[in-house]
Amino acid sequence: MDKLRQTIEAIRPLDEAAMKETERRLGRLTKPPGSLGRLESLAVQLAGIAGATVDRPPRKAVVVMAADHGVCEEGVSAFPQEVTGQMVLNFLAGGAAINVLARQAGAEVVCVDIGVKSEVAHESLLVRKVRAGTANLARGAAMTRDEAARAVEVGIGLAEELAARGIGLLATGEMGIGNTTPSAAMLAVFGELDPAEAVGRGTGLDDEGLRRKYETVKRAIETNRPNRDDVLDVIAKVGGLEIAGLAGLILGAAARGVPVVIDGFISTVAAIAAVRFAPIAREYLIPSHLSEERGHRLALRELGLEPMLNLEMRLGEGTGAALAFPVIDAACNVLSQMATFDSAGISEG
Ligand SMILES: Cc1cc2ncn([C@H]3O[C@H](COP(=O)(O)O)[C@@H](O)[C@H]3O)c2cc1C
Ligand SMILES: O=C(O)c1cccnc1
Repeated sequence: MDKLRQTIEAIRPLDEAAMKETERRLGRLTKPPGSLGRLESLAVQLAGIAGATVDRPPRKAVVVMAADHGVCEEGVSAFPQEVTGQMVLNFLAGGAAINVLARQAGAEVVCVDIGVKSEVAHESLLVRKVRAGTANLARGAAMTRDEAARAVEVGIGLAEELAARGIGLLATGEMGIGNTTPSAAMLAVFGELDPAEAVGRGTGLDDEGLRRKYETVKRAIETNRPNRDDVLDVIAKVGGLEIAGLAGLILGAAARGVPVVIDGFISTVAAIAAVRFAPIAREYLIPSHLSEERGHRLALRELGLEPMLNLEMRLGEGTGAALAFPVIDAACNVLSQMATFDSAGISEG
């Protein structure tokens, strides 16, 4: 708990002077003012986070946190629970969608077992298991408050390790069959929404499955009565281990001055939890894409973030975030590679 408190206290507002300097540099480049749109606001945000203009693409990593969910026994996913562990091996073998997209963007994939039910053994897997999957949140708390805090601290620790290794840009990824259910429950609680607005088809539930999932989320909230003003209470009662871990990753990154690209629905709910812990952490977030999962738009709205891409994806793993990496690299490269009005001898308006 001390680590969590210290991390929250270490998060600083963005550096105004660095942002002004980057705005000034952007204004000298051979283009009408503001014409590079979101690339310009990204460049300014990156400068505010780093405390200096960022004109070289940073080293990047996607952190895929994997965990299982006891709520799967309610029939809330189109896939069986054992797929979580099986997909972890697929990530480690380099065969999942996130491996392809991260490779293409020059990013590494860091795979973390924070709560997979089975034992997965692989030399490249980071095993930080807080417990072997959550309990069924429709019947009681998903985990204890202490386990929730430990899972958040696993994420903080990882962000610290990666920042120390020279990673300058992180992306959130997750794998956990059933995890759109706790995500929907957390969103409904934090956003004071009717669960129907937060529950979607996930991996592809049919209408009957969707109704069951809605009833499950409703029952989870009624049974557990989470206190929306107490973030750890919400995570412990209706959350998940990988969601908690990602909230911690965001806090740890913000405390170390590292920006974080947010993937789809589950990741955005983790970001809401992080921002409830530490409102300034929001300034360190870079939204990526709009997922097809019902609830993602509302989750982004809760954070006041506008996605960059809409590719009608609904996968998770960090795939949407990895696709935003080249856009972020572009924001850095224009600063170092474009000519200025002076250097190119171009008349200003
Ligand atoms: C093969 C496979 C690969 C995945 N990669 C991400 N997810 C995504 O689907 C799951 C969430 O959906 P639900 O709540 O409906 O289970 C998470 O594991 C998420 O990362 C996958 C799902 C499957 C089946
Ligand atoms: O948006 C996501 O992250 C998502 C949506 C559906 C299933 N898995 C993940």
